[in-house]
Formats: sequence, structure tokens, C-alpha cells
Amino acid sequence: MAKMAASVVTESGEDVFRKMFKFYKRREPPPDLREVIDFSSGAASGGKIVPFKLDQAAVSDQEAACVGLRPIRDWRAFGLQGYPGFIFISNPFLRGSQAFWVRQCLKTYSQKPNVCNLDMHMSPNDTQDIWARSVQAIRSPISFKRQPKTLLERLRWVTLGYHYNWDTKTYSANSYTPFPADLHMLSVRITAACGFPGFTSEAAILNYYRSDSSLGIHVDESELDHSRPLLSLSFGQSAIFLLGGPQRQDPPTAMFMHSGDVMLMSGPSRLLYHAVPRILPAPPQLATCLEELSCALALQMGSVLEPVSEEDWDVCSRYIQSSRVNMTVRQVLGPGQIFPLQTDDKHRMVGCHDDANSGKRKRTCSDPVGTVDT
Ligand SMILES: O=C(O)CCC(=O)C(=O)O
Ligand SMILES: [Fe+2]
Repeated sequence: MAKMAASVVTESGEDVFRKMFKFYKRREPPPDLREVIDFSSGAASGGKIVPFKLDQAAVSDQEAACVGLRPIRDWRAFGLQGYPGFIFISNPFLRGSQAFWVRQCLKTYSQKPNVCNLDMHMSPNDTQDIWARSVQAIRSPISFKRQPKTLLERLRWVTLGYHYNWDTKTYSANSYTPFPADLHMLSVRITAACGFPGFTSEAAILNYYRSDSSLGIHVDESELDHSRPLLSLSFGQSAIFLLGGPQRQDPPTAMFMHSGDVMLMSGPSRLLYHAVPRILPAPPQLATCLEELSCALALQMGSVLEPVSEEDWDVCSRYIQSSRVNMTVRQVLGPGQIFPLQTDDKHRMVGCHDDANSGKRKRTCSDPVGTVDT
């Protein structure tokens, strides 16, 4: 791979990013993962991982605990040489608190008025309560073998706040529902600790990955204010994340994202191309931590976390045994900024959610630049 990354376009004329995407997506023979950076262990860093200095005074221990985070001084935060503005925090969550956020992603944020992929071809009545319509089947011992799939198993994306329009690749004032207060609070605390006070969570895209899902090469540029960071939170199974350059064909760096890991793309890294070619089982030492997600958590006064019932956790833990959920939280508008009357096509996101199993793209992806061969 190192040899391949040396030039931007290979002999076959295929760009290096696309080639690496295919390399890591490949099943047979399985790809060599030795060059994938693992922030949890420091593996394959090649000296590229550097410590990142957090603003410890920005968030008190109690404020951190209220959203399920460890004291800031205990976080393991890193930067990556060659990627100024890219910040990686290796699972800053308190033991047991990820369960709450997983439950929010599966049970709460999937509810109306939020928008999801199923709304694209089903009536609002039929997508009314994805969780309630799915739990019984998921809890039955033969559920994962059974056909047809539950709505929860068919969920691919949910949008919050300003709902991203996959066709026009824009946000608009006309398509907005209140952003969840708990997720806003989590986002504000993380971004403040990373040196970005006053972050306003205005939109989020939640991606639900099954073991054979991937996310194509794209850049998130539809937001109108790129001076605000893009915050990414991952739960469940692990993923390989490819972080590229400002040009689509620039060679990317591969890294693992495990459950609880947090990433910020800010400054010069805010508009870098990236992709998720592969979902992988959580490594054994982290898988035990996933099983422990339901352990009782001492809740602080003022905490946004609520206890997760055993029944709910039973469904969540079955789901994340084979799935990954990622939330990207975005500030769309700068202070005092408003949407232009007519949004134009320069704010485009070329991401597309591949589902290798269905052979169909779950997101409209009209720009061929964003298309990834599967
Ligand atoms: O799943 C991930 O880690 C990345 C998600 C992403 O890039 C996006 O939603 O724009
Ligand atoms: Fe993205």
C-alpha cells in the first residue's frame, strides 16, 4: 500500500483513494490491516500520532459526567501529522454511558419528526415507530434469520435538525425540526474541550451500518460555515475510516474507529475527502467493553442520561453485535447567517451510502465523482 500511495493515479488510471477504498472493502483475500492506524493502541502510527492538548478548563468534571464523558484530563486525544485540525479522541465515554447513546440512536432519534431513509418510499404512518415495530422480532431467538427484515434492520440513515436533502445536497430553513437537546449538550461539551466554544448543533446525519455496509468517498461541504468543526461519534462495531486530502484522488490515511471513538474535522481538515470502506468486528479487548455497556451508571444531578432498561438494552446489544452507528453533528450556519433564498448546487455532498447486500444505493448520488464501485 505504501508504494501505491506514492503517486496519486495508478498505472491503470484509477486514483489511489478509490483503489484503497476497494482494497479495504475486499473480502477475499482479506486485506492486510497492518497499516491501519489504531489510536487505541498506537499501532501502525509510524510516528504520525501526536498528542492533542485539550482545554481542560472548558468543561468541568460534572458537566462532562452529565453527558456520559470522563473528566477531560483523562481523555486520550490525538492529532495526526499532516492533518492540521484533525482531532481523534479514543473513547472518552464513562463505562456504561455508551448504552444511553446507542439507545438514543436506535429508539429515540429514529422517531418522527426526524427523517430517515425509510420515509423515502414509505408513508409517515408506516415509519411512525420503527423501534416498537421491530423489537419483538429482534428479541425472538430466530429473528436475524427471519424474513422480511425489521424496520430497524432496514434503517440506513436518520437526519436531525436541518434535514439534509440528498437530492439537492443542501439544507434549508423549510426542512427543520428541533435538534435533540441531549445530543446538542454532548456536542457542545466535546467541541468546547477541543477548543471550539459556542458550537451550535444544527444538523446531524446518523448512519446505520450493517456488517456489509460502506460509505463512499465524499466531502461534507453543504454546511454554510466551514469554520465550525464537524463532530463524529461512533458506536458498536469497528470501522476502517479513510482520511484523504482536499482533492478527491489524494491518497488517504487508514485508521480504525472503535465504539466510543470521537473525531473532529476542523480548520484545514474540515473539507477533506473521507470514506468508510469497511465495518469490522470490534477487537476482543474492546468487545468485552461493548458487552458491559449495560452496566449500571451512577447518574449525576442534571444528567441528560437516563437509565437504559434491560429490555431496551437487550435489543440494542443484539443490534450492535453486528452493526455500527455513526453520528456526525454539524453547525450549518455561522453566527447571524441565514440561508440564501435559493440554494445553489455549489454546496454539494457527494457521499453515498452503499449497501453491498442490496446492490442499491440508499442515498441519491447523482454526482459520478462520489460514486464508488462496489
Ligand atoms: O461513519 C463515519 O465514520 C463517517 C460518516 C460520514 O462521513 C458522514 O456522515 O458524512
Ligand atoms: Fe462525511
